[in-house]
Amino acid sequence: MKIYIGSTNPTKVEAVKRVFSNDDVSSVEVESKVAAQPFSDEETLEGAVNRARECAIMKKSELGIGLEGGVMEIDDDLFLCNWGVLVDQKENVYRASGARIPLPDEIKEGLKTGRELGELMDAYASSANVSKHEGAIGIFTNGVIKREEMFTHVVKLLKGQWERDQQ
Ligand SMILES: O=P(O)(O)OP(=O)(O)OP(=O)(O)OC[C@H]1O[C@@H](n2cnc3c(O)ncnc32)[C@H](O)[C@@H]1O
Ligand SMILES: [Mg+2]
Repeated sequence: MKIYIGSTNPTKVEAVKRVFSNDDVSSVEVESKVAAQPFSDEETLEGAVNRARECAIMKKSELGIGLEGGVMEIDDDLFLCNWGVLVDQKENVYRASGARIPLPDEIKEGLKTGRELGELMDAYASSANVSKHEGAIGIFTNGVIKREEMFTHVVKLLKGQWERDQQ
């Protein structure tokens, strides 16, 4: 199958390649059409839907996949949230979310002043492109669950739901 993933972030592309290891997976930069830093489940999911739809209409595409990262509030805490969407040629839409953990106050305050998580994490970890490597989830779980593994789980949830409908 020809599959497009709407991002060139290696944590997202590798997750899709791992789960769809027998398929032809291509990465393509598409617009999420939401804020660079989504601030709710709804907005993060919308970004993933927009990316997946763009991918599903690419030439020869059989499946389009969108993965989007954001944050969401529960009471006074901000949690990492990630959503994945798979769109097939019948325009069926499958959705799944990833594991979530709370962010420390220091990161929360930075986000509230309008800064992006990617930039805040690089400063926090004194490293470059955390979002393309272990991610915030990797840093705050001491490397136990990294961003690619979290997205792999999301893509498995999408694949399983879609496969069930193909029987
Ligand atoms: O190229 P794309 O696919 O856009 O990849 P991205 O790393 O920008 O990822 P998202 O747009 O999905 O995430 C929205 C913002 O949140 C940041 N972000 C989300 N999850 C993160 C994580 O686990 N670690 C670091 N930054 C993260 C990311 O850098 C963006 O600023
Ligand atoms: Mg982005």
